Amino acid sequence: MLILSSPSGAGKTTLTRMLLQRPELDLKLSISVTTRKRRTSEADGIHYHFIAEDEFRRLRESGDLLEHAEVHGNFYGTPRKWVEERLSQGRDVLFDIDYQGARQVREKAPRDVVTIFILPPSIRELRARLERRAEDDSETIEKRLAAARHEIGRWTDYDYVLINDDIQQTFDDLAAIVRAERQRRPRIAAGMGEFVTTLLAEPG
Ligand SMILES: Nc1nc2c(ncn2[C@@H]2O[C@H](COP(=O)(O)OP(=O)(O)O)[C@@H](O)[C@H]2O)c(=O)[nH]1
Ligand SMILES: Nc1ncnc2c1ncn2[C@@H]1O[C@H](COP(=O)(O)OP(=O)(O)O)[C@@H](O)[C@H]1O
Repeated sequence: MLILSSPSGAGKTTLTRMLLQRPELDLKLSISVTTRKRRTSEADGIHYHFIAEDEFRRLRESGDLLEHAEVHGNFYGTPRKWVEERLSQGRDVLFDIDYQGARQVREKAPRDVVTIFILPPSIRELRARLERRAEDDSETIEKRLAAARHEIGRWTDYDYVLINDDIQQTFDDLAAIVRAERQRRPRIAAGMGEFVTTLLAEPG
């Protein structure tokens, strides 16, 4: 499980999209449920499953969510079943969730999680990105900027921290992390053990 978090506007949706566009990375995104209003650029079932609050409560209470949190006054959660099915096929899953969700997933599966925090190069640039994205009204932007200061403080919870100044550089670093994490010995021990046995059985 690869978790990407950042304050709103730092670039995690853009980076997520770039990761998903690389077939060799073979990542699939966990699509969250949310009670937030859909943005004009968003499609139901692709960016989120947009649901009503009573439906969210039902999912939460029936244990159908792997993790959930309230962020900026809206509810978000990760449908458990889809993630478990994909993991049981030995595949990796990408999550765009906040620090509260990252903590819950880490507590449930500490050895199976890699967490990455994306920082903006400055608060000024963060504001500029939120304004350029032009998806939120000014009150929402102010709310997100106020929350950003608190969210940024959680950077020490994460395995990796990237400053998203140049998008291509950040993406290259992110892809390098994915590749390196996949070569960690505990993750490849089974297949590699077999390879090493064959290697050592070779003559000369
Ligand atoms: N815990 C948790 N956080 C989520 C989930 N889905 C999205 N988020 C986080 O909620 C915050 C707001 O997301 P969103 O409304 O899409 O706004 P954006 O970050 O400005 O694109 C971000 O920090 C997301 O990472 C989820 O399923 N669980
Ligand atoms: N490195 C970058 N340089 C300039 N603009 C960026 C960069 N990364 C993202 N953006 C832009 O900033 C805005 C917010 O990015 P987005 O990916 O939606 O952030 P988040 O998902 O973290 O809220 C978008 O308009 C995006 O195109």
